[in-house]
Amino acid sequence: MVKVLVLDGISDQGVQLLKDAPDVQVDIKATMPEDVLVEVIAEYDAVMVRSQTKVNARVMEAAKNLKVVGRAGVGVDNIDLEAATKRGIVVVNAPDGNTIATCELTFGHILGLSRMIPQAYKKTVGGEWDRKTFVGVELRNKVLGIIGMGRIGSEVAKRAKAFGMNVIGFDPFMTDKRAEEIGVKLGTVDEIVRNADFITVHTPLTNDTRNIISRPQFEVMKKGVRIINCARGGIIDEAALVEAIDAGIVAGAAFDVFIKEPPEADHPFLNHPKIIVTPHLGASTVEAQENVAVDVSEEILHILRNEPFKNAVNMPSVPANVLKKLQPFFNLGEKLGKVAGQLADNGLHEIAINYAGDLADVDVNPLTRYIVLGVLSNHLGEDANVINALHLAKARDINVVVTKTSATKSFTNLVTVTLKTDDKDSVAAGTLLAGYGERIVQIGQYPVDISPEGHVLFIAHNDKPGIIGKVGTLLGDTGVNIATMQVGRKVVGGDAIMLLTIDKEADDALLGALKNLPEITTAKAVRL
Ligand SMILES: NC(=O)c1ccc[n+]([C@@H]2O[C@H](COP(=O)([O-])OP(=O)(O)OC[C@H]3O[C@@H](n4cnc5c(N)ncnc54)[C@H](O)[C@@H]3O)[C@@H](O)[C@H]2O)c1
Ligand SMILES: O=C(O)CC[C@@H](O)C(=O)O
Repeated sequence: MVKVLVLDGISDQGVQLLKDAPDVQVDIKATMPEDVLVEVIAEYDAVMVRSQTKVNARVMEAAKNLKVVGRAGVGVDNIDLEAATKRGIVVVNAPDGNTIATCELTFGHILGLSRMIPQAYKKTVGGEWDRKTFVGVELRNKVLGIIGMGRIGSEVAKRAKAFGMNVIGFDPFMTDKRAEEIGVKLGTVDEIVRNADFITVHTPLTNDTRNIISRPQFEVMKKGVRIINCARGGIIDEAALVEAIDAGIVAGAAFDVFIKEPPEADHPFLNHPKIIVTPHLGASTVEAQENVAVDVSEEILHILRNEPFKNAVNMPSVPANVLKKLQPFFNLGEKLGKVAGQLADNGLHEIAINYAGDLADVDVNPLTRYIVLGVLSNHLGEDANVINALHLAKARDINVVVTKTSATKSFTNLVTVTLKTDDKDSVAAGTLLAGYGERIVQIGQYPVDISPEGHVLFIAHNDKPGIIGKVGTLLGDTGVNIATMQVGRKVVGGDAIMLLTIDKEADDALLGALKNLPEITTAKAVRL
């Protein structure tokens, strides 16, 4: 039975999937102070949060059994990704579920601003019938500037077109083709701030986007421009905005998000007649909350059940078709890493991986993680997993170098793992053979053909008559049955290897006895 903690008032219906799972115990709490969370988190395998709970390094440190943090929403600024990655905890989010909700709130704010609806409401319910103050502007033929043309920005653009607006968008990843499809003219931030009547931002808060609109941008804006932020506090400089409104440059602003949430009672936005505020409600619709909770619940179940998942934030996301192609290689990759790792000397400084044939045109990052995990797991055991494998390698100054070749000598696909150590290289190569499954086809410089399972005994020796018999006798005397045996050599009488699959693990006594044979230079039990 695995335990999942659900916090922050996440939709009950959304987590039904978890509640219905026979192998899951779900504990639902509205909120939890950090000290309490730190006390109880060790019991849980997964935790699901919205934006309120901070899953910080202190929480991660106490989370001895945590495998996954699910963020029921897009932004993961309340989760310490570095701490999660170091501890091998997967962080998943729900990137699509609240796109429409946030887009619609943005449009609500655009309309609220253009007609001063909240201000008019306030006066009317206060008993004043004021029809002079609230003369607004139409959206038709106005220029909307959108900074950040991802999911939400693109949806806002589509709706703006329906209102007859002209849209200029800026996003480093937006192609001309995509911009044309949604009827957006691409421009720079400078072009947007100089030409737009309304400016809305839909980027994450990063070093590049912090204060992307600040004093220098306000100074060159059209008089009467209106500003909207339903993305993250800090993308627009709050103090500079108030100055620009008071200087008569900006006609009004609508903010759903703040640098500090909730803002202090004396925050200048809260009593400003030209600023509309909402308390981070972008994702607050019944539909969005259900969507994100369902999406994250599915991902949590996949991860806890060791099934493929797609929305990991601290691991590259892989399209389903690529995952389908790669997944059959994961086990082989990990085994190749284990074999090469166990046959390597100390002083590992590079893991070189070559993908050949079918794998050459695929994004192989997830498979690389399995291989590196296989190498590291020999020494790090359960502390290593696919999430932290690359991080653990980097922290140990081990370079991971990936190359690709389209052709293979005789296989449709081939993965070759070469571990470079202070002494000599350790090489293991494998393939996935249609109809035969996983095969290891090279150890060191020798071609072999074994299925990577069970107990493997690796012996390096001098190619002398009688050595095979001696090994067979030793194993027989200690009650170890040989399932398969392969011998490889480059030249008669030179260095050679024996690779045996055996029915039980070779113990230290047997390995010692093998090493005592004068022809044998190495005898190692390889655990797969
Ligand atoms: N108010 C809310 O409740 C609420 C709800 C959902 C999302 N959000 C926030 O909205 C933002 C956008 O969400 P999304 O789902 O559209 O994300 P997204 O990842 O689909 O889009 C973000 C876009 O920003 C672009 N971008 C990054 N840096 C940029 C830069 N320097 N200049 C211009 N563009 C840049 C990216 O290329 C990307 O296309 C996120 O910060 C998210 O947290 C807020
Ligand atoms: O959970 C929320 O309400 C915030 C959602 C939003 O900011 C997000 O990034 O998805």
